[in-house]
Amino acid sequence: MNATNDIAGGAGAEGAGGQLDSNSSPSPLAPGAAAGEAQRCGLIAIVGKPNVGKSTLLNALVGQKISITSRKAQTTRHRITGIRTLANGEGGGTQFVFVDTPGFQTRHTAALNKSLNKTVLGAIDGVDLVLFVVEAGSFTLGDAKVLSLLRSETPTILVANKLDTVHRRAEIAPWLKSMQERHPFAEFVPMSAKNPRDVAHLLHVCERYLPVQPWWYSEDELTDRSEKFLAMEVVREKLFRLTGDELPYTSTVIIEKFEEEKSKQHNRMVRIAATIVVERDGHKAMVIGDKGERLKRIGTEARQELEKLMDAKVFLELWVKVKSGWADDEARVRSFGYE
Ligand SMILES: Nc1nc2c(ncn2[C@@H]2O[C@H](COP(=O)(O)OP(=O)(O)OP(=O)(O)O)[C@@H](O)[C@H]2O)c(=O)[nH]1
Repeated sequence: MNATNDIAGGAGAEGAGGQLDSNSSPSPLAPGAAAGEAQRCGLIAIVGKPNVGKSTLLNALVGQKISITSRKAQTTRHRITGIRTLANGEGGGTQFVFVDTPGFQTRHTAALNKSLNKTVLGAIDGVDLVLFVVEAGSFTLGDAKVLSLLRSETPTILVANKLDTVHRRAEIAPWLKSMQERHPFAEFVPMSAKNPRDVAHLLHVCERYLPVQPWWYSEDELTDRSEKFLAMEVVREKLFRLTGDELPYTSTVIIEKFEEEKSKQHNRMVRIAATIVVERDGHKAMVIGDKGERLKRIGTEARQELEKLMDAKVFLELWVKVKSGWADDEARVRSFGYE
């Protein structure tokens, strides 16, 4: 891509908006698709050392609470943190699917987790685009460590964030040049995650790297169905997070009950019963943990996250069953979420 041009453009201008060459190599439309109806959709990972502004950027890029309605396409390795759909009103437009990168993004908890591979490399593998975030004008050992994990085959945009804090703009040009030597970045975007115009511009830049393909998620609001799905994913995420690598991925979570109830105390109240299905007694013991401690933690963490995501009081009841069936009737362990 036009790295040199972008550097020159980015460094000379005051803000970040509109500095890049927006005509650089857009991917072709699908055969037969009219321009207006064409849909683009793809995965974007935001990586960077702590405190460079990844969460701020993600929130600004997503621009709203995470909204997911269904999952037509599986992204088994990836854990989705947010989705932004920019529809063009003619049935086309772009859907940006942001994925979590464990280890780099510690503060922002994910809504969905289908992650089978919890390593950073696994998270980055298979994405269409990586946003490597640094503080504009700075490159430390921490940045270098993260950068060393990135592959040159995946298009990577250098996001030079917090540009608003750089007083000597003239120093940005040589700095960007030095960054160009460190990695074959596709483009350079000096910006501030706190400036909506810059964020809109970054989305526009990202758009071109996402393949032409139908959206994976519908663009509308959360539905009951999606919340049920969300519940399953959240319990599953906690289950695998808290059992480590010991538990086989054949273990599943089934939502047995998902009911909204009227409540005088709470705006919304949702009662959920979920069953964790494992293959062996040994796995069941692993999930339950010593005196039920682990299962209790899975339940508490899942409930807390669901309450945040659904903006509701959640009562979550968790069961563990062994698939073989014979142990089912003794499988009720305890319920969670009651105070
Ligand atoms: N001035 C300025 N501050 C910013 C900008 N973007 C983020 N910040 C601030 O930088 C700090 C860190 O931002 P976060 O979004 O939490 O950074 P992070 O990379 O997600 O950090 P970790 O969760 O620790 O990995 C916060 O105080 C933000 O308000 C920016 O563009 N300009």
